[in-house]
Formats: sequence, structure tokens, C-alpha cells
Amino acid sequence: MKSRNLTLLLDLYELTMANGFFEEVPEKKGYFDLYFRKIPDKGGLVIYAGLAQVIQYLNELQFSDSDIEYLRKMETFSPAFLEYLSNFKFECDVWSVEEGTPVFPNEPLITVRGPLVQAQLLETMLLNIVNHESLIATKARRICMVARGRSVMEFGSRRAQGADAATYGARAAVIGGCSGTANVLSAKLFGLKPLGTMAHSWIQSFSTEREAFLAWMKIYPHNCLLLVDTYDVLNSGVPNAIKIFEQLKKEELYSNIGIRIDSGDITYLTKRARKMLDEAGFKNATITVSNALDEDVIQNVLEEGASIDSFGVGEKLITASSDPVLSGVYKLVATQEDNKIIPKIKLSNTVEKTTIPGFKNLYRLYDKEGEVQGDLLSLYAEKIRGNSRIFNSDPNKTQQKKKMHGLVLKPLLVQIFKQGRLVYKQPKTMEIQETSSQKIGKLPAACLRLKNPDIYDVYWTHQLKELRAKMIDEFSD
Ligand SMILES: Nc1ncnc2c1ncn2[C@@H]1O[C@H](COP(=O)(O)OP(=O)(O)OP(=O)(O)O)[C@@H](O)[C@H]1O
Ligand SMILES: O=P(O)(O)OC[C@H]1O[C@H](OP(=O)(O)OP(=O)(O)O)[C@H](O)[C@@H]1O
Ligand SMILES: O=C(O)c1cccnc1
Repeated sequence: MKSRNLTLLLDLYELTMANGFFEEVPEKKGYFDLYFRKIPDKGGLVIYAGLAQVIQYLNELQFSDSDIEYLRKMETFSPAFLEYLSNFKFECDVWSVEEGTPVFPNEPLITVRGPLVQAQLLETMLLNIVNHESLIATKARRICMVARGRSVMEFGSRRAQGADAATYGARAAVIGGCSGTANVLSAKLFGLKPLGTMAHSWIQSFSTEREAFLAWMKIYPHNCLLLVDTYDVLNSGVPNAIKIFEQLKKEELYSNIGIRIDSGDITYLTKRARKMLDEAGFKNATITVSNALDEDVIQNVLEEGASIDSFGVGEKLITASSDPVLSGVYKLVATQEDNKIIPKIKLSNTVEKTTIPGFKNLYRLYDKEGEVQGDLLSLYAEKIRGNSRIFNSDPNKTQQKKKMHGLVLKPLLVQIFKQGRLVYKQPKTMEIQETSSQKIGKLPAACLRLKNPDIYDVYWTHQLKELRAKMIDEFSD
């Protein structure tokens, strides 16, 4: 989107802490991991999205004169800190998983290393972006999975929670598998397919449905998708649409014809409409349905044998209404002094919520057939060998240990910024969608189930496991 200055979009405590770091330990570096703990909708995976917007945000970080003036008036920050902010130059190293990658709880999706005074400031926006886009991409993937290859059009802008949610949500929905979006701004900005039919207002604005269809046909003979449920789908909408298609056929004009149904019993109406269109000789006419659809309704109507070519999905996708929060967090995992990395931990009442200390690396494990066998979290500099033992991070799994033998490691974290300089070549959104589908295709099928999926295996190296256990022990005393 056209640049806005989002630098002050942070929680006040980021600034008060940064001020403190600046005063106390201006040179000290920190390592922060961004990760989530729980998959929405009790699903099996999350589709990571938002990196492009994270990059844009980091590239544009700059405190304007009016920002500095505003902060000065708060009488909270030291003059030297405000001077530092007014000349702010981003210096951090950033690693990230690539967008579209299926990811799992407690995996670092982004690692930031840099002066604490800088790295701390990024927390709010990095979480805001990744939590939102990954949530919507994940919901879209659920919906597209049950649509079984049929097109899913993103229709949600009017019901999204604000302009950014609509525009970036549409992008995330396409990463998750949607074929395109009705949001023209999002389509323009991110190279997505703009898609759409017509609203009831078009039909209502004419004296009759037939007149409305005729007028549409004259303007859009090659792309004639008619909304047939304004008055009566089977007794008026479909018969009128058939008359229009007959006229187009006579004039040898039509290429893309179809109907959209937006109310009533989808299974019954689409079956009957399909029969009517086929009997009239329009097997090529497509049927689109919409109306508060989600993965459950779509699965249900397809199981009932509904005749559908494409879906328009709005509110339930763009707001992820069934489970509308991905509660990603941004945690300090290490500090660095005199080039020595010092792991840090945050304890919690539950072992799962206790953080994973240290500067880490994340790998996907493939067998010889190229099938995924799980992920591996290690300390960054660790050498992993064929005879290395790895340990399941889920204490409830029966198979706790495994040898690396026969497994191929592929690093998931790539460097995005090197000392504040962008070093990553960003793929186009449609390429992300494509690679995302390929990556999902390599995962164990049981992890892809919408209901009761298997828990994906995330392993730790011996060194990481021991470090965490030792630190829990040390700090629980
Ligand atoms: N066969 C079906 N199985 C499961 N859900 C369905 C089926 N057909 C439609 N639905 C869903 O049921 C809901 C029905 O919505 P609603 O009660 O608003 O009825 P409606 O037909 O849209 O009424 P209106 O004419 O007022 O728009 C929608 O979410 C729709 O997607
Ligand atoms: O139901 P959703 O999944 O959110 O999909 C988008 C909805 O938005 C439109 O309805 P609306 O009543 O706003 O306008 P219309 O007159 O074009 O139907 C459209 O007809 C869909 O029903
Ligand atoms: O083009 C459509 O049919 C459309 C677009 C947005 C919302 N509902 C429907």
C-alpha cells in the first residue's frame, strides 16, 4: 500500500524499554524469536504469511519530526534517546521462514538480532502483521482444501475489520489458495486476479430480472455471470439466464457464461440448476455459490452432491470468524555481549509456555523419497550429523528419540536483512501460492485433516533439549 508512517505503531512499553536500553546498555544485542503456540481451529498447520509487509515496514522505519515532537511532549524520554530516534538507522539482522510455508507451534518464524534498543521496538508491528496474515492464509487453506480444486474467490472486503484487514487479508487468502479476489486494490498491489460477478442492486435497478440480464449481456457478452436468486432461483433466475445464454449462442458471442446463487439450500438449488442448464445445452455454464460460506458448509454441500464450480467466500474467511486470533508472540531468547551469546529463558506454569532459549536454527527433515518426516530445531551453530540423536518436543509422543540417519535437512530460516540491509529477493504472491501448495503436498497426510489432525513432529537436538532443561532447572530453584 502507499506508504504511511507506521513507525509509532507500537505499544508504549517498547519505547520506554528502548529508552532504558539506550541509557543503560546502548551497545547490547538481543535475539528475539517470533512464534505461535496454538493452531487456530484445532488445525494441523499454519500457513506463514506477512513477510512482504514486514519487509516494507522495516524498510520504511523512520521517526518524522512530528513523531519526535510528540514524544518529546510526553516528557518521558531522554533528549539523547530522542536524538537517536530522529537519526534512526535500522541495523538488525533478520531471518525468516519463507511465506507460504506450513509451520508449527513453537517454531521461530522470524528471528531478529540487533541492538536491544532497536529489536525491542519491532515487536508490535511484526506481530500485528504476521498474526493477521498467517491467520487468514491458514483459514483460506482450510477452505480451499475442502473445495477440492474448485475455485475459491475472496469476497470479504465489505465485512473485513478495516481497510488493511481487507487488502492484506485478500493477499493472505490468495497465499492460502484462493484463485483471486474481488478487492481491486489488493489485486493491483499484489498481482492477484481480480474476480467478480454482479450484485442484487443491478437486478433490482431494472423493472424485470430479464431486462437486467439483457443489459449485462450486452456490455459483457464474453464474461456473462448472472446472479439468479433475486426473486426465485428455479422459476425465474435460471430460466431467464438460459434465455440470455441462448441469445449469446445464436450471436456466437459467448465464452464465459454462468450463474451465481447467493441464498437458499445450496445443494438442492445447484443440483436443479445444473440439470436445467445441461438440458438447455449449456453444460459449459458454471455455477458459483456464495452466502456466509466456510469450510464446514462447503464440505457439507459437496458431500451432499451439490453441483458447484466455484465458491465466493467473504466474511468467514476475511475475519477467520471461527477462531479469529493467531496469538503469535515475540520473545527474547538470548543476548550478546563481547560476541558471546547468552541464552535467556522465560519460565511459565506450563512446560509448553516456557520459552525455548538460544539463537536457533530450524530445519525440515525429508526422507529419501522427499516426504517430510518432521522439523528439527537446533542451536544455530550446531553441526548435525547422520548419527545425531534428535528428540520429539512433544512429551506425549511415544516415539521420543530418533537418529538423523537417512534424513536430509533443509534449512527453513533464510536471512532477510543483514545489519539493516535487505538481502532477500522477494517472490511474487502467486509464486508463493504455488510453492505453498507444493510444500503442503510433501507433509504427512494425517496432519492435513481439518478435524483431529495428527500432531506434526517437531524435534530438538540433544544440545538444545539439554540447554532448556538445564535453564529450567537453574531458574526454578
Ligand atoms: N445444503 C446446505 N447445507 C449446509 N448449509 C447450507 C446448505 N445450503 C445453504 N447453507 C448455508 O446455510 C446458511 C443459510 O443462510 P440463511 O439462513 O441466511 O438463509 P438464506 O437462504 O441466505 O436466506 P435469505 O434469503 O434471507 O438470504 C448459509 O450460511 C448457507 O451457506
Ligand atoms: O456472505 P459472504 O461469505 O460474506 O460473501 C459475500 C457476500 O456479500 C454479498 O452480499 P451482500 O448482501 O453484501 O450484497 P449483494 O446485494 O451483492 O448480495 C454477496 O452476495 C455475498 O453474499
Ligand atoms: O463479485 C461478486 O459477486 C461479489 C463481490 C463481493 C461480495 N460479494 C459478491
